[in-house]
Amino acid sequence: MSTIIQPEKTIKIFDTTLRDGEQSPGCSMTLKEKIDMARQLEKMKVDIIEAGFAIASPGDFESVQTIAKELKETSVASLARALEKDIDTAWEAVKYAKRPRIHTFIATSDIHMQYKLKMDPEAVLERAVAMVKYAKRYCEDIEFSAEDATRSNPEFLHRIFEAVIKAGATTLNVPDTVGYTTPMEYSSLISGIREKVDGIHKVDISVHCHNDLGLAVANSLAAVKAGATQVECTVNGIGERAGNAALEEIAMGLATRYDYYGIKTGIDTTQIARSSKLLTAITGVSVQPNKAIVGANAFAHESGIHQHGMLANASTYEIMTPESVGLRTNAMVLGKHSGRHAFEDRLKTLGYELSKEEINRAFDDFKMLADKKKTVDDRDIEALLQDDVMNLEEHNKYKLQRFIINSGNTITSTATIALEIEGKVFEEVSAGDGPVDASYKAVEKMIKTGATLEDYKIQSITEAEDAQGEAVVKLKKGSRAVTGRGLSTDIIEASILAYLNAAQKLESISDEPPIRVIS
Ligand SMILES: CC(=O)SCCNC(=O)CCNC(=O)[C@H](O)C(C)(C)COP(=O)(O)OP(=O)(O)OC[C@H]1O[C@@H](n2cnc3c(N)ncnc32)[C@H](O)[C@@H]1OP(=O)(O)O
Ligand SMILES: CC(C)C(=O)C(=O)O
Ligand SMILES: [Mg+2]
Repeated sequence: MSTIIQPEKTIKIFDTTLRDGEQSPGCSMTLKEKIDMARQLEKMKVDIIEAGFAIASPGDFESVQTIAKELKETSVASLARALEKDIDTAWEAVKYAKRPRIHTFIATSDIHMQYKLKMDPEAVLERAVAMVKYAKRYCEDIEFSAEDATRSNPEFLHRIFEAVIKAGATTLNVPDTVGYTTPMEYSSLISGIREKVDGIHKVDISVHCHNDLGLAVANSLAAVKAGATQVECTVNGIGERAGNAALEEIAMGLATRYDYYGIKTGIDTTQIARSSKLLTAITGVSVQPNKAIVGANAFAHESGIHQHGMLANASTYEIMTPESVGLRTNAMVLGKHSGRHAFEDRLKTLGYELSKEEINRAFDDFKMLADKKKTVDDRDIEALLQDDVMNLEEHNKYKLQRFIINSGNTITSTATIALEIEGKVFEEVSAGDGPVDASYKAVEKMIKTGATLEDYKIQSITEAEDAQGEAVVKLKKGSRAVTGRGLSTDIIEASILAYLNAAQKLESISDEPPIRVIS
C-alpha cells in the first residue's frame, strides 16, 4: 500500500510595515530608512512587502519604486484606490520588482459606501470589477481588498469577491479595518468565503486585522485556522490607530503551535528581534516591555519559583527559546520576588564562591535592598557583598560633615566639603566640571586615594518628590576595583557618600588580595 504524502500547508506573510505601519502617528520613515527596513524584511523572508501607497506623495512613489528595484526575491506591492490614476501610479512604481503586485481596494460596508464614498453598492461592485480588469492589463498579481469587510453585508461581500475573481484578482483580502470582529465570527466569515470562491479559481484569501479591541492577532490566527492563506501584518504591530496584527506574534504563534495549526510560514524567525529593533531605532517608538515576543520582558524571569524552574529546565516557563527569535539569551532579573536559587546562581556567574553563612547574610541584605529598588543589578550585588564581607559599618572612617555647592550653567562649579576623619574635621574647596566632579576633587584632596573613577551611575530608587537617589561609583586602583553606594534624597550628597564608601573599601582591601577584580 503506497502512502500519500500531503504537501505541507504554508501561508504567505504580507508585510505592510512600510504602508499601514507608516500610517501610525509618529512612524514616518525617510527613503533610506524604508530601504533599510525593506532589506531586513527580505532577510526575514516575508513573502510580500507593501512598500507604500504610490500616489500618496512623490516621496511615497520614490520609496516604492526604489524598493521594487532593490529587492531580489520578495514581491513588492503598492496600494491603490479603485481609480485609474492610482493604479497607473502604482504600476509605475512596482513594475521594476521581480514580482510586482498591485493592491487595489474599495470599501464595501454600508457605512463607508453611504457616508464616505457616496456610492451605492452596485456602483461599488462595478468599479471594483472595472479596476481589477484595468490593473490586470499591467500585472498578473492583483490583490483586491474589500475595505471594512467585517462590517459589510456578507452576501454583498460574496458577490463582489466572485466578480473580482472573474475579473482577474489573484488575492482577496478581507480586512477588519476597524478592529471590530471576533475570532469566531471572523473564522466563519473566512470559511464562508473560502467555500464560495474555491469553486471559481484558485485564489489566496488574505486577512488584515486591526487591533482596536486588542484582537488583531487572535482574529488573524482564527482566520488562518479557517482557511486564510495570507496574513497581512506589521513588525511590532505598528499601524493605523491601535495598530495592525504583529508579524512576530503571528509567525511565532504558528511556529510554536504547529501541533494545533499545522501551518508553516517561510519566516526566518531568528531575524525577528533584529527587525523589531531596527524599526524601533528608525521610528523612535519603543515597544512596551511586556509586548509578546519582542518586549524587554518577553524572556525575563523575576520570581523565585519561576527562576528555580528555569534553572532546572527552561521549558518549565518558556514555550519558545529566545534563540528562536534571534535573542542571545533569556534574562533572570533579580528583584523582590526572586528566591535563593536564582540569587546563588547569579553569585556564581559573578565569580563569587561564598560560604553558606555568607550567602545567607548576602541574601537577607539583597531582599532588603530589593524591597527598595525596582530591580537589583550586578553592581548592586557587588556593592552589597563588599559591604557584607568587609563588615564596613565597623570601619566607618570617613564621615561627611557638610557640603556646599555653587553651580549653574554660566559659572564654574565649586564644592566645599568638610569630612570628619578619625575624629578630626578637614575642609577643602575645589572647582570641577559640574557639582559632582567638583565634590570628588575636593574629597580627593583630603583622602588621597589616587584611584580612578571607572563608573558613576545615579538613579532614583523610590518614587515621588521625596525620591531617594542612589549613586553607585566604581573606583579602580592598580588591579583592585571596588563599588561604593550612597543613598540620599539629595543627589550630590548621594554621590559624595558613594565615593566615600568606595574609598573606604579600597583602603580596607589595599593590603589584601582583591576579592574579585573587575576589569
Ligand atoms: C483603510 C486604509 O488604510 S486606506 C489607506 C489610507 N491611507 C491613506 O489615506 C494615506 C495616503 N493618502 C493620501 O495621501 C491621500 O488621502 C490621497 C493622495 C490618497 C488622496 O488625497 P485627496 O485627493 O486629497 O483626497 P482625500 O484624502 O481628502 O479624500 C479621499 C478621496 O478618495 C476617495 N476614496 C477613498 N477610498 C477610495 C477607494 N478605495 N477608491 C476610490 N476612491 C476612494 C474618497 O471618496 C475621497 O474622494 P473625493 O476627493 O472625491 O471626495
Ligand atoms: C487598505 C486596506 C487593506 C486597509 O489597510 C484596511 O482596510 O485596514
Ligand atoms: Mg489597514
